[in-house]
Amino acid sequence: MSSDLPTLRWGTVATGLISSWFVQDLLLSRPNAEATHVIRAVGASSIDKARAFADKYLTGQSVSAYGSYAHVYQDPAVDIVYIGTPHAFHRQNCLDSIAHGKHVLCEKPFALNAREAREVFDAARAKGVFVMEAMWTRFFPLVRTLQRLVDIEWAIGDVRRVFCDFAMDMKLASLGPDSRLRNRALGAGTLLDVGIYSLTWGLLALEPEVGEQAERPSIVAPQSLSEGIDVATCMILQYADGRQGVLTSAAFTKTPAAFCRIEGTGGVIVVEGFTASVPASSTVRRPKAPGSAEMQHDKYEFERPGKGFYWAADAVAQSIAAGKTESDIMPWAETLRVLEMLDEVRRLGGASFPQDAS
Ligand SMILES: NC(=O)C1=CN([C@@H]2O[C@H](COP(=O)(O)OP(=O)(O)OC[C@H]3O[C@@H](n4cnc5c(N)ncnc54)[C@H](OP(=O)(O)O)[C@@H]3O)[C@@H](O)[C@H]2O)C=CC1
Ligand SMILES: O=C1OC[C@@H](O)[C@H](O)[C@H]1O
Repeated sequence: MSSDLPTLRWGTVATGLISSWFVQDLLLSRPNAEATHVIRAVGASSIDKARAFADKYLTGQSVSAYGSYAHVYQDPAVDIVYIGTPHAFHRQNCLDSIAHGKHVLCEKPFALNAREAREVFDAARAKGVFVMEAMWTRFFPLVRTLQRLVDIEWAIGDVRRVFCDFAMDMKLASLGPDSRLRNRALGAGTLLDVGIYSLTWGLLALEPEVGEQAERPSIVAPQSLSEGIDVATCMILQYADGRQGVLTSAAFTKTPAAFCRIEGTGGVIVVEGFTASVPASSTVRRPKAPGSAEMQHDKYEFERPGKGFYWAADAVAQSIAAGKTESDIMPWAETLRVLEMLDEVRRLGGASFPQDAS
């Protein structure tokens, strides 16, 4: 590992599933790392939970375990706070981190709605700290390669249609009322939990730009609601020139491995993986030569030790080392664009959160 690599000192807020995946990935020894990550603090709702997390996942780290999130924000040994709480707490956890001058990597969805996200970005702008939504899939080498193939090499011609689905059997009936997957006040519903990935794939494949430079397609969006949360959502993005994205999520079935199909005027790309958040391979199918009936199939796969959260974390470290407050790959305006679309989908489909009204 080169000593030129930037080092980030992380503090994590919450000790749930995603926090455990994230820290394990960060501490993996891996080839081609573009940053060094150390975990200096873990905060939980109780000291016992924080200690148990540190004992289980952070052996060998010089880490402080705290029975509150506030201690993580206050810890001078922490450069950046990773937020792994349910969606409904992201806004406040971000604001608290920023108020203490910490950089922030916050889990997806960045907030419950665009209004909350704007408030956080305003605070970050005023404080001059780096903030990013942890939409980790965008940082996978597989995704970066697909973007090059589609947008620069024009491997399948003009992209006209994209289909993507993220459905998983959440077994909602078996979950308690306080589960983040079931409780409306915590941000429950498939759209913000997994539909956000389907939307992300649609945007990545249909448009070369992000944020302010990107387009604003119109949206049609039916949702199936149960106990006030969406258990299935279908979003159709309609672009002025006829391009369409058909992007779906559901809580009662499982998407097959081939979760995304990108159709162009000169070929088709199929992306496979366990879920749309974790692409494992993609196959580009196109004529061997222009006009030829003979097809070529090129498969793309990348080594992925662990789960792949380190690609986003490395990019964060590189951005901070370069003095940036935003990521070029997932800038604030892209998080806002996505949340504005999710807001519109919910307006059309009927899912709402109590916080929308405040
Ligand atoms: N990028 C990805 O692939 C994934 C991202 N996520 C995102 O991460 C976030 C957390 O999801 P996940 O880890 O699955 O959730 P968990 O329920 O496993 O953990 C959430 C943690 O948040 C803390 N928390 C604080 N207040 C509450 C509350 N009122 N109810 C429940 N938990 C609370 C708890 O930590 P403590 O008691 O330690 O303080 C809890 O352990 C979500 O926003 C989700 O979208 C989730 C899974 C995968
Ligand atoms: O981001 C996510 O991806 C994987 C899912 O299991 C999880 O519920 C979701 O939050």
